[in-house]
Amino acid sequence: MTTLFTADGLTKAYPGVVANDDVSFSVAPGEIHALLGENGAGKSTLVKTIFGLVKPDRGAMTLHGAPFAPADPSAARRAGVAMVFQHFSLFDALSVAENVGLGMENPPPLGRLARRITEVSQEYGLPLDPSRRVGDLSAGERQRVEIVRCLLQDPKLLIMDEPTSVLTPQEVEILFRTLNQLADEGTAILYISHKLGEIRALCERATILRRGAVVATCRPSETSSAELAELMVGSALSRPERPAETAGDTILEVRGLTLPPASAFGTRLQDVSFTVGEGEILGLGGVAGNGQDELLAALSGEMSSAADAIRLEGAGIGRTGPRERRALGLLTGPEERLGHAAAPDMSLTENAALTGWQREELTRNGLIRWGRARDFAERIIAEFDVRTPGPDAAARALSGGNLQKFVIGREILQRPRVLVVNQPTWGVDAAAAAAIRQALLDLAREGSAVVVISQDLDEILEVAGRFAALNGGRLSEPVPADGLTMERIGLMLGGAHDMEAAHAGPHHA
Ligand SMILES: Nc1ncnc2c1ncn2[C@@H]1O[C@H](COP(=O)(O)OP(=O)(O)OP(=O)(O)O)[C@@H](O)[C@H]1O
Repeated sequence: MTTLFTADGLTKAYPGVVANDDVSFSVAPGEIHALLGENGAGKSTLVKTIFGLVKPDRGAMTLHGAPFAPADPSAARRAGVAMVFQHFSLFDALSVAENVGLGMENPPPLGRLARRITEVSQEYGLPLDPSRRVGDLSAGERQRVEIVRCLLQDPKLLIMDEPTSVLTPQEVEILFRTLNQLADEGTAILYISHKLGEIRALCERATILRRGAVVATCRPSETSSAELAELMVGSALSRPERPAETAGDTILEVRGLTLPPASAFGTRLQDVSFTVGEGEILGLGGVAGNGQDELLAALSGEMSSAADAIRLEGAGIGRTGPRERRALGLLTGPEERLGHAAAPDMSLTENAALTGWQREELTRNGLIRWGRARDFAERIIAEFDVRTPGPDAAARALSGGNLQKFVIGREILQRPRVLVVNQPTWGVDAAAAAAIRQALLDLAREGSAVVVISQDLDEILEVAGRFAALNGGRLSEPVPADGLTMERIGLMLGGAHDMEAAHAGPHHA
């Protein structure tokens, strides 16, 4: 087998943790190679090393048989390595072509660049109009901007970090066709994902990391999802149990909620109505950008509405502020963990106090009781298996999935009357996702009302008793989740979000 890239003994330590421990593996030209591992296993550190963002403490890499030690991403790009990140770095107010140009080493003049974008997007089946404003694009289209930007540099090794978490099933299909085409042409792809089904369908080989070290290499198509998960965690997985659910008295009632968009590129909520009862989990599905952020802001109190549009145990709270809503027992966990749910530079103790100070009685005379706050943070870390050296670690030092466990655990441990979460297991590995879903089920079993907003339909069907779909700021009538087929859900989501719909953008639906 010819080899395009090798890593030999890569080691990188951070305070209290060895993120990459003597990692060796190789990638052949045209190979789609998966990097698998639990949250914090070291996948991002490894690909950041390859992309010149992290300097290894020890070890070496080769590309095309020559030593490869990129000083920074631009050196990596010049050598033929490109990377599509989990979070996009695009400017909403600029056009597709302008955004692509900004990320290139030597961009051609705008007109020529626009023509190249059209050519490449046609060649690889990634429909994209170079003159559109990025702010008007769906998540899938934004990702295409990033991919086309990479392709214009003619990469030999393309790194993708959880590329499908923001995509509709149809968009995933398009992406996979593109990746297979690239592989056929000889481009190697390094693919990070927690979605084992996708990895089994797409990837030829997988390197599995556990606690920073390579524990196995396998052919995913010949390995079951259960076996893969077991290799990742070192033990068998348990599936959450959904008890037969009987909704008790209504706790949260939303009636005719209409709200303007949260931002220039947001979605107007139109006449949204639903109820959630004691002990019930309501699942709200839909592609991101269809009013999820606005609904969460309306429920958290960040946006105020007509007083009676939102009722908590009978009382109209539409005009009540966020702090008072928390005191009343309505807690929310937004989607964006770094920046919105957690302050990146603050420690976990400080982040625990940020939303927990009232209900966990973490203040006295207006001052934080740091001992108690630290205990609370430690309890979250222990009960939600957050992998971190301790509560003094800064939020930004945690791997994405571990921070997600922390911010969800922080709300669940406050015993909410109503918990509303958006994308609760985004970027979380299979074992941790199962644990978070189980914790949501347990919370409902103890009598809380829970609203789970998610793009992951499997997740919703696993936890929710009833299901409704958000589309263009409108919510469908909630129906029992039992017996719902994917086809039926597709129809509820406003018909297939096929290419046409994706192209028009969900904001204009
Ligand atoms: N800048 C940093 N400072 C301190 N520790 C870090 C830093 N970056 C990563 N780590 C630690 O290194 C370990 C590996 O993290 P990494 O982000 O590579 O994991 P991952 O496999 O990509 O996880 P996930 O699936 O959650 O994204 C984790 O324990 C993490 O907390």
